Amino acid sequence: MNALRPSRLRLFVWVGAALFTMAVLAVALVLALNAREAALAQNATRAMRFVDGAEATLNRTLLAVDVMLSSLAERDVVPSNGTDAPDWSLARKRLQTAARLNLMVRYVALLDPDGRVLVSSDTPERDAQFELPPGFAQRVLEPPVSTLMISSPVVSFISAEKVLYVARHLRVGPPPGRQVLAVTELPLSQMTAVLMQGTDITGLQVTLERAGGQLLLSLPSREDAVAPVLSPRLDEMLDSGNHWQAAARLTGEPALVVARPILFHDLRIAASMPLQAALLGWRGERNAIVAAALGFVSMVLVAAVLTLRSIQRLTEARAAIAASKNTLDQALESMVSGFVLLDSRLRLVQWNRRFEDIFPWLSSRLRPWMPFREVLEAKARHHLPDASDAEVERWVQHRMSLQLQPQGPHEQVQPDGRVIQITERLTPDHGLVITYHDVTELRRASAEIENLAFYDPLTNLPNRRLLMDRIQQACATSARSGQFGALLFLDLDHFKTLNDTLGHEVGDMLLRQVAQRLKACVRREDTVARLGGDEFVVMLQELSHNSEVAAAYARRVGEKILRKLNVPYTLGQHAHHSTPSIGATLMGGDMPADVDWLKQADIAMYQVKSQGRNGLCFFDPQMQVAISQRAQLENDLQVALSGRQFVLHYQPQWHLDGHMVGAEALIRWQHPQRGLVGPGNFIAVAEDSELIVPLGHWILRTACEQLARWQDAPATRHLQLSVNVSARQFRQRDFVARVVEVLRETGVRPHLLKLELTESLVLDDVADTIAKMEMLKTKGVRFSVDDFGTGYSSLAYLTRLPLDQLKIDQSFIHNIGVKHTDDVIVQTIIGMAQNLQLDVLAEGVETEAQKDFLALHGCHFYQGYLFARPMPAAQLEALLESVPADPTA
Ligand SMILES: Nc1nc2c(ncn2[C@@H]2O[C@@H]3COP(=O)(O)O[C@H]4[C@@H](O)[C@H](n5cnc6c(=O)[nH]c(N)nc65)O[C@@H]4COP(=O)(O)O[C@H]3[C@H]2O)c(=O)[nH]1
Repeated sequence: MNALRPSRLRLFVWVGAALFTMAVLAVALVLALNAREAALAQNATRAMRFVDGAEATLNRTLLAVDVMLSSLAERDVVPSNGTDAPDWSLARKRLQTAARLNLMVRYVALLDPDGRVLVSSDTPERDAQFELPPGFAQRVLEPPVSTLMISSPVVSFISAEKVLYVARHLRVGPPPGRQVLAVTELPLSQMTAVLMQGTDITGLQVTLERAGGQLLLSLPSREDAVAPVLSPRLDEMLDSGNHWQAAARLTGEPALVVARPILFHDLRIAASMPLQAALLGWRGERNAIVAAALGFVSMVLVAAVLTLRSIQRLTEARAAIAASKNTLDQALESMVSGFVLLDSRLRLVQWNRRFEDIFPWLSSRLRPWMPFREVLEAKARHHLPDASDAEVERWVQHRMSLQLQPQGPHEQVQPDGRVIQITERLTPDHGLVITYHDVTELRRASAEIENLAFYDPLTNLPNRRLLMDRIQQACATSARSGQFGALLFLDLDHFKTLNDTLGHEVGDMLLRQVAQRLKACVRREDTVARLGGDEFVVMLQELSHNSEVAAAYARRVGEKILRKLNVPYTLGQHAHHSTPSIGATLMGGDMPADVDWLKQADIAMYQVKSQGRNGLCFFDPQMQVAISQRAQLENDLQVALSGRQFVLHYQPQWHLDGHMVGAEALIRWQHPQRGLVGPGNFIAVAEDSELIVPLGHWILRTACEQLARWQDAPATRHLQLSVNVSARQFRQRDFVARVVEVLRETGVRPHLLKLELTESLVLDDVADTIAKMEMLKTKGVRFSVDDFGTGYSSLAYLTRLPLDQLKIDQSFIHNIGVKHTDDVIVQTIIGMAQNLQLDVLAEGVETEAQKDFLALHGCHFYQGYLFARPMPAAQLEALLESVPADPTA
């Protein structure tokens, strides 16, 4: 835009205002000067008119006086009295008559050449006092031709006022030809009145002067001298025109001066109009012009200031617009989305760099005001390189129609695979804003997230969440179609052992291969999912409307899976044989919708496990009842623990010589309805759940409290107390700390406490077991292995454990004398204990024969119904009184 810069604009305004001001002032000056000239000219004219009038009046007046004086000779003013002597009396009368005939004349006299009065219109007495100004008589007589002469102003001896004497010399007899001076007196006041002719021109100075500058008469009158001489002389100026500017004749100030010589010798009349007075009226006019000019100038200046302010505001507004445009441009440029603005005619108004980045092949073609249709055509050619013109046109038309009716964000896949999300929005002025957002990464990420959320990363099979979703969908479909489906729940037998022995990497290999084989066993529309660990689920859909047919089909698939998964695997360097346990259940069809199919399959799978693994089993509703009861039991145990419903009974342990060496603490549940419930009914359930941890802790604390009481009583102070420890309880990280804490709090001597661990517990994590046993051993706590002989006990680990006692499992004791192999096992265990220098205690001794066999082979400690059943502590204490005391106590 070629807009003037604000500074230039301001300069223009100032220069314009200055020029206009100067023009106004110039015009005002010209007008004022013209008015001044006009005022001067007008005043000059007035002065001239005045002078013309005054000249004529003066001429007339003096002419009348002159005529009157001249006529004195002709009228024989001095008659002879007959004797050739002048009749002065008659002459006086005649002079009085002449004086009366002229208004200006107050006194007429005839004087001899020496200036003495011969006769006058006044009295002889006054005549005697009459005196002409010195030299005046000579001047009157001097010219050869009689001429009217005017004296300098003098004070009249008659009237005592200033007067002029006007005289002419005459020849009047008798004697004939006698030379006399006819003199008359003209009062200046009257002369002045005659001169002014009633005019009153403000400031006008009127002078009657001689050619030499002597002032005869002035208005206003000058009192400084009788006849001052004015300078310069008027004659010096008269040649240069009618009027001129010069010093006023009286005051000397600048003035318009008009002068005329009058008819009578040597006299000049002048009118001086001081410029001050002449320009009095003009000044008002000038002031008006100046005021008008200043008014104009002020208006111009105000207009200029207002214009400048507008320019300032405009500049600021432009700056603000430029700033916001700049900000907008920056915002547009920093947008992560491409941006295009179209006007109401769908022409390209603006676009940002990101738009070009997204469509680089477009950037060289883009130009402002380009019809957007051309952009679309270019895009069409890029998207459909082999398309005909008609196809391109169709594509463009489709896009145009989409754009004119924005429907919200939509996506466009680019030929290079990028996904661009396009959003159109109408602008208030019917234009269009289109944004282009590259969502390729977003889509990829969300696909990945979806994959992570719904697929197992190891096998890429659907995970539990997706499986649950598919089960739901399958049930809905099945409810409509009435067809049965089936769920197969799979678990790999002894997978944990593989993981522990060969490592997780090998375990993962197996899981991946199992996944492959499972997929190979089912149709495409069926689902194979991994729930986690070694658990897989196969969902078979739309098997049949008949449940038996569907079950047969599911069984066939299950057996196929069994066969396939039984084929040996190659896991890296290792050849491995794995077997699955498969639980199956029918789903959908006419069965209720709220069934937990997965749980049913899981229960069936456990049934397989309990039946020896590597098999297939269909869900049995009876089993579900058992499981529900078990869940209920778990709940009841929880209540029992918090409700203090558990008690400890103690079963004595004996020495061969018949004295009681200790006891084993055995838990009982004092059930509010069922009475005393043995641990066989609940301990396994507690061990399967976390409940065994708080329960075990309660047992340990209660047993130690009892032990503390016994150790303080002389009769029982020798008794050792065995306490069963469950695997989950022993594996607790703080197990050792808790035992130590209980010992400290109850004050029990540690060597009286014997913790019974099962063989399987010890074997599960030998290193951890040894570490924990060692720690407690240092405190004095003793250890016994319960149920010895049932597991895989070997000398190798037995030698590493800090043990004190082996307990021969009662199943072997029970078979003494019945099963020869068990006799041998019992003997072996006793021998092993002796070799390791461990005590050996036989559990479940019920008969004398059993006791004798044990005693014969070196087992000297017994526990069993032969001696006593488990009983409350008080009962045991009572029993103790009836048996031999410990000889070592
Ligand atoms: N038939 C027969 N049985 C005899 C004879 N002498 C003792 N018994 C029983 O044999 C079991 C010995 O305990 P166990 O092997 O540790 O086996 C225990 C033990 O594994 C568990 N248990 C009991 N109390 C506790 C406990 O406080 N904590 C833990 N973790 N387990 C316990 O429950 C199992 C069963 O305990 P009980 O029912 O009290 O059964 C006891 C005892 O009453 C006999 O001559 N004949």
